Amino acid sequence: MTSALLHAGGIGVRFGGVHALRDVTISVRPGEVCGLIGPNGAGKTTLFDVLSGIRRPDGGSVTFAGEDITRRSPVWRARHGIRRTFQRQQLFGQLTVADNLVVAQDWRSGLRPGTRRHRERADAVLRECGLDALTGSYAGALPVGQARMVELARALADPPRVLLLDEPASGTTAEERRRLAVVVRHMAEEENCAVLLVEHNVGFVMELCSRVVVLDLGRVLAEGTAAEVRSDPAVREAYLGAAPRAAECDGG
Ligand SMILES: Nc1ncnc2c1ncn2[C@@H]1O[C@H](COP(=O)(O)OP(=O)(O)OP(=O)(O)O)[C@@H](O)[C@H]1O
Repeated sequence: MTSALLHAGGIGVRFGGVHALRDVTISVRPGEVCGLIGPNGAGKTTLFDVLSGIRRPDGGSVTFAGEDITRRSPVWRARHGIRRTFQRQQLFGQLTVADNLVVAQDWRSGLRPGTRRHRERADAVLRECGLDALTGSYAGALPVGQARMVELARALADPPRVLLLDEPASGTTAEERRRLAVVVRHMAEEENCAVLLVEHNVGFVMELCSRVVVLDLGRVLAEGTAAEVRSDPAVREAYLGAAPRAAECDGG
């Protein structure tokens, strides 16, 4: 089996007395789409913040291709191919869709802005994502589903090695989800990208992901294939069909 490209071991994050993450270990390998699910407040976004370098963990470490990157900045990680989308989308609303992709490449490469290569690559990625009709539209004017696809396209604008997708299917239509699944699968299977995907649409996760990790109250509750996770009684009780709960608090 291929070894992990991105690995987080023993991660702990506290917000005052709230343990958002407690001794969480998770890995993602090149070529796989791994799902990360769990109730509201389980710690999924906090874990993404740790993996993308936005938040330094209180305990544990993150390695990328065998190198300890726990103290590396988000900029370093993005430039080395660790890309992320956000639950609350973060497009440059006053730029066109194409320019969103060009700017991302300019910034990550450090080359002269707007090079022809970056424009051509932007056009190709937008075509691949089924967004060619939106090239000249202003990103801020797009409906949620299209904006999510553009955010994904921007993460792909120069080839990623790891994709961290935070609720990419939220607010999308069935057709957009179908396209999203095709693009994500292509990135994993053809481009050998390691994909970790947070999503509340469990049907989408179960269909797309070869492996699923379940977080609950800041801990890994279960891990396995979609079928294994779906039939796990603890997962059923904590998440599948259960009401949201608050994260564990030590009263401190
Ligand atoms: N900046 C913060 N300050 C204080 N508490 C926080 C902060 N960010 C997250 N938390 C708390 O940490 C816990 C984990 O939150 P997180 O957003 O990571 O969960 P999540 O699984 O992503 O939830 P959701 O599915 O609703 O997005 C929650 O109890 C949350 O209230």
